Amino acid sequence: MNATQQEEKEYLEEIKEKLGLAVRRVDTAVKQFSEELRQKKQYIHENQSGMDEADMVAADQSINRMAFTGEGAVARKRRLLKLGQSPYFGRIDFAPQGQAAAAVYIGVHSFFDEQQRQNLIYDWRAPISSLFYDFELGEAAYATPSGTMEGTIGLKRQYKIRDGRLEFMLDSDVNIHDDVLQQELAKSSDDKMKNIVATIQRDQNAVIRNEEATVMVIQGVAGSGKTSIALHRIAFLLYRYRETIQAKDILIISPNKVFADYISNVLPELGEEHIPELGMEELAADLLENRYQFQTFFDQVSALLEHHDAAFIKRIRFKSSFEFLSQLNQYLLHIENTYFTVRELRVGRTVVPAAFIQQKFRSYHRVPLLKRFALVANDVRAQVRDAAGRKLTGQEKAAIGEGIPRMFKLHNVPDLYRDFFRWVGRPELLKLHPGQPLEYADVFALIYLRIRLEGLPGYDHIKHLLVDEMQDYTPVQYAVLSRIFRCRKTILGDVSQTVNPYSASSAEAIERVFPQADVVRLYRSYRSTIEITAFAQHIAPNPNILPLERHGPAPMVTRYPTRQEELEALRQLITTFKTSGSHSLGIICKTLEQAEQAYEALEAPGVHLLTDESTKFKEGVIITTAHLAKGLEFDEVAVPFVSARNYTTEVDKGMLYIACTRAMHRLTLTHTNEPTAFLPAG
Ligand SMILES: Nc1ncnc2c1ncn2[C@@H]1O[C@H](COP(=O)(O)OP(=O)(O)OP(=O)(O)O)[C@@H](O)[C@H]1O
Repeated sequence: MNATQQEEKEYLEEIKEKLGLAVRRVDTAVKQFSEELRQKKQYIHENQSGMDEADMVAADQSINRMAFTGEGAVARKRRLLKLGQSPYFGRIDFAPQGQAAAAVYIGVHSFFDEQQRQNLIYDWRAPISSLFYDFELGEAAYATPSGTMEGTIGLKRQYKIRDGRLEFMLDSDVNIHDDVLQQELAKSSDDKMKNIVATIQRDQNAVIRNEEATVMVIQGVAGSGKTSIALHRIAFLLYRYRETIQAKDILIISPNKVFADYISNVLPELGEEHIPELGMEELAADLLENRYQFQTFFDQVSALLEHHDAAFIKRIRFKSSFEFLSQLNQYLLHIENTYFTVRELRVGRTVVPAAFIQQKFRSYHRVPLLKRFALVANDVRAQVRDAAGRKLTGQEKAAIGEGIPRMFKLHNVPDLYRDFFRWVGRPELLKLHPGQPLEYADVFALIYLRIRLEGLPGYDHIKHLLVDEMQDYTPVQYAVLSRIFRCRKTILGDVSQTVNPYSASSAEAIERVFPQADVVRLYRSYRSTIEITAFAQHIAPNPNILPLERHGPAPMVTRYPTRQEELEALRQLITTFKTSGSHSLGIICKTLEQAEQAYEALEAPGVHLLTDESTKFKEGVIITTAHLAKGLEFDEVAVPFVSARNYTTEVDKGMLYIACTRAMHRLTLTHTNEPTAFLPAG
């Protein structure tokens, strides 16, 4: 051990001691609070009879205040204990212009030493910590609330401290964290997504800390860290705007419950609370007030995988286009201008001229169309009352209330939706049968019309919306999101990882709905070895992808004479995996039916089947579909049944790409008969 290492070890011990002291101080404070709380409660109990209402309210408030302070102390203790395990991961020695250099230690949380009255560890989200992510040695600068601070970085050091022990430290002079990053990526996967604070890259940091964008769209290749970055961005925003935004004010729209569970650890690991999450279908059910049965996205994709139905594809394609949204908007203008056939209205001896009704109708142009009639009717009633100089009878009032809407051609949203297809001359594109579930492609179009025609309450309490897997949502869905969530948004995904090529949205398409969006593109891929990335590239080439220099075994494609032998090989693979030291093996099939068959054949302790009904991500061996595996990752992936017969269409190809890009270290594909043409030859 050299002198520097010795010094650092001693410093670590010093910090741990201070952290221990701080924990003891919090403990004493908590004990004191509980004692005071107990005394207060006892006092109230004993003196209840002599207290008036004001005394009681005051006592209640003081108890609540004490409990709140107590909770704060408990949270602080949790943070301190966590810091005790791994107090910091980085250090920079920064000399602001004209001043001496000082060491800045950076950790998951900050630590302010009360005795020294000094910050000994800076939170990774603090302004000064951005120096660690953005600069190498030499001139550097960071933004502070009062302006830019310029200076020089004389030293940059990284640490791996686990269970309070310094495992290694490394001075970086030129490379941005490369060695540490390599070590992190070579590790076996955890059962949940983990935080990446120690190795956030410069371009990722820019996304995490962006405060200006009202809508941020992140288009990144498979494994580029989109989901990780988005979650760190949330943690950053919670820190930066802690006075105004809390975890409960943020909403994640996630593709399914397993994914939600998979990512659920990241924010608590960063000391933040759990963020509420909602699936698109749940949102739809809520917006439709559970009045309609509808097909889910998973059902739609399954139907596409099971059989080729040209008419079904045509319907999906049309409803996923930007033109569909434009035509819906044009239709709304059209009905506003032509479906209100105004006639004069006679009430008793009073005649209300058509022009009056028309003018009132126009004056409410900001009100959703179908809600205007009631307002116009009120105006007409007032007009008649003034003209006749008397109160109206109940019958007259009702006649006006019915007469005005009758001047409009259609009154309910499903009828208008059907009418829209007649208007565009494509009635065959709507399959709407009473008593049958709505097709998924119609769900958000119907919601959009409801918003525009009837108005729907927004989710105004949400201050930031996070949408993952953006490629799976269509322009109409984004139009709904933009009207329901009037807050800032982070939207991320990868157009190459679409499970439905007929409804995929690229960053460009999303930009058309949100012209104000800041679009960031990420090309560096962190998840898979170079060999796996190169293999997946053959399925869906992207010349811009930059795989990280990390090697592993070449993916294996093996043909078996029979299905029995193929399954036997998979059984063998599971046995080998169990002794390999890896944490997770994903056996990823094309359809749920195939996954169920594989599960039946391979069922064993520690082997789990994940379906669209599952809610938890499980460690060990998971058998599932590509659709459900999207967003997840595994140490090892096996893709069975990759025959030419099984993988033929564009939808199949997308599934194959998703399945292969889930692998971090090892990828195996198996088949009987001819292999699919999507795979590299030989
Ligand atoms: N800066 C980083 N340091 C360490 N690991 C990183 C970094 N960036 C990404 N990773 C790792 O790369 C893997 C992929 O990250 P993530 O799942 O966030 O990517 P993604 O772009 O959302 O992937 P996909 O779209 O393919 O699901 C994860 O294991 C993540 O921890």
